Amino acid sequence: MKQRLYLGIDFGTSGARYALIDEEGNLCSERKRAYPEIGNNKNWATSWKETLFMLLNDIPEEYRPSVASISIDGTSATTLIIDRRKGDVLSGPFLYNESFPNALPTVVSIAPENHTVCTGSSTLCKLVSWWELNSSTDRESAILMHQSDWLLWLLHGVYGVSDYNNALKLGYDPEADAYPKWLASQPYSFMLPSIKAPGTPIAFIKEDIRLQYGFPEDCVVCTGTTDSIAAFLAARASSPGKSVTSLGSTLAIKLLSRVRVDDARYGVYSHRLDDKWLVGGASNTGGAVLRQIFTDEQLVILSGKINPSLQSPLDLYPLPKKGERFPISDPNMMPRLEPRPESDVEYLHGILESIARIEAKGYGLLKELGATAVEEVFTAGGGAKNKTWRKIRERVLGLPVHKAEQTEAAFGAALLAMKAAPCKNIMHGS
Ligand SMILES: Nc1ncnc2c1ncn2[C@@H]1O[C@H](COP(=O)(O)OP(=O)(O)O)[C@@H](O)[C@H]1O
Ligand SMILES: O=C(CO)[C@H](O)[C@H](O)COP(=O)(O)O
Repeated sequence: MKQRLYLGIDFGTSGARYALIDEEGNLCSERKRAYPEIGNNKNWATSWKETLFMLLNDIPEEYRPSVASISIDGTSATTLIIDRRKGDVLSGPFLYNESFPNALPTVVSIAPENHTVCTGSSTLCKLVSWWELNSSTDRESAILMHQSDWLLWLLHGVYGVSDYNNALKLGYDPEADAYPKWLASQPYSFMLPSIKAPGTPIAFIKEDIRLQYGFPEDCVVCTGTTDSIAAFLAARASSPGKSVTSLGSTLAIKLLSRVRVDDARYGVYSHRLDDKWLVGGASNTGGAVLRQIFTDEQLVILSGKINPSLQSPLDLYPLPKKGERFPISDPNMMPRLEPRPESDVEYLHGILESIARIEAKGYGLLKELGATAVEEVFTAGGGAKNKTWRKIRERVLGLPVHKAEQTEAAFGAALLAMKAAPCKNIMHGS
C-alpha cells in the first residue's frame, strides 16, 4: 500500500514551519524558517511567498511523491486585496493586529451590536477601509483573500475560496454557514470569498509546482484555518472545558465550549469546530514583547533562576506597541513595562507573571460571559517550552497547565490536510 503523507504549513507572526505526518499522525519531517527581512520594496507578501517555496524545497525529496494533501494556517484577519484578473496584490497585506478605526463607524452602522467585526482590527474593517479609500475601477476585479487563502491559492490557482474560521472576522456566520444579509447586501459583497469548512479539498496542486517539487498527480490542496485554531487541533484537546493557550508572538486563548459566546466589547468571539465552539480571543501580549527585551537564550537562562512559587510584586501590562485586542479591546492602550528592576531575573519574572494575569483575566471573562468553565489548559507556541512560566501560570490560573504533546500549529494544519485527503471527487485543475 503506497504510503500517504499529509503536509501542514503554519504561517505565524515571526516565521513559518511545516509538519509532515503519516496516516497514524506520526511526525515524519518538520522545519522552521524565519521570514526574510522586509523593506527595500520587499513586503510581507513577497516574504511569505519566498518562505512557502523554501519550505517546500526543505521537504526531503524521498517524501514528496507521498504527499497526498496540503493545508496552510495563517494569522487571523491578516488580509490582502487581490486582482482576480492577474493575481496581483492590489493592496495589503494588512496584518492581524493592524487597526483601521476610520472604517469602524461604517462597520458598526451595518453590523449587529457588539458583533465580532465591530473592532478596528477586524477583516471587515480592513475591507471597508480599502473600499472607501479606493473608488478606482480596479475595485471591480478585486477580491479579498486572507493570508492562508492567498498562500494556498499560490498552490492551487482557484480564486475566491476561504474557510469559516478565517472568515469569522470578515462577518461570516459559521452557525448559519452563510454571510448574513447585512453583509451580503453591501456593494463590495462581490469581493467576499466562498466559504468551505477547514480541511475541505479545493483543487489538485498546480501542475507546474507539482512537477517542480515532485508531488504526486493526486496531491490535493485544501482549505486552511487560523494559527491559533491549528494549534488547538494540534493539542488534540477534545472535550468541553479543555483549552489551549497559544504562547506565540501573541497570546491566543481557545476554550472548547458547549455554548457560543461573542462580545466585541472585550474582543471575545467563538470559532466553530464541527458541532462545538472554540470561545476565546487574542491578546497582543506574548512572545513579541519578550523578544523586544530578551533573546531566546536569555529567556532560558533567566527563567531557570526564577522561583515560580513566589509572586512577583511587579504589575505590568506587556505589549509590543500601542493597542490591545483581548481581554481589553482598546486600540489606544499603551504598554506598561515600567518600573524595570535592576535584576533581569526579577524583571522577567514580573513580565511572565503579568502575562499570566492577562491570561487569567481572559479565562475569567469567558466564564462571566457564559462559556463552559475551563478545567485544564494545554500550551502551544514558542512559550510552551518554558517550564517556569507553566508553573507561574498554574499558580496564577489555579488550574492544571500542561505543555501540549504537539505545540506547533503546523501539526494541526497537517491534521486538516489528512481530513481532506480521502475525498478525490474534484475535477483536475478546477
Ligand atoms: N524559553 C522561552 N520562554 C518564553 N517564550 C519563549 C521562549 N522561547 C521562545 N519564546 C517566545 O516564543 C515566540 C515565538 O513563538 P512562535 O510560536 O514561533 O510564535 P509565532 O508563530 O506567533 O511567530 C517568541 O516571541 C519568543 O519570545
Ligand atoms: O494573534 C494572532 C496571530 O498569532 C491571531 O489573531 C490569532 O490567530 C488569533 O485569532 P483567531 O482567534 O481568529 O485564531
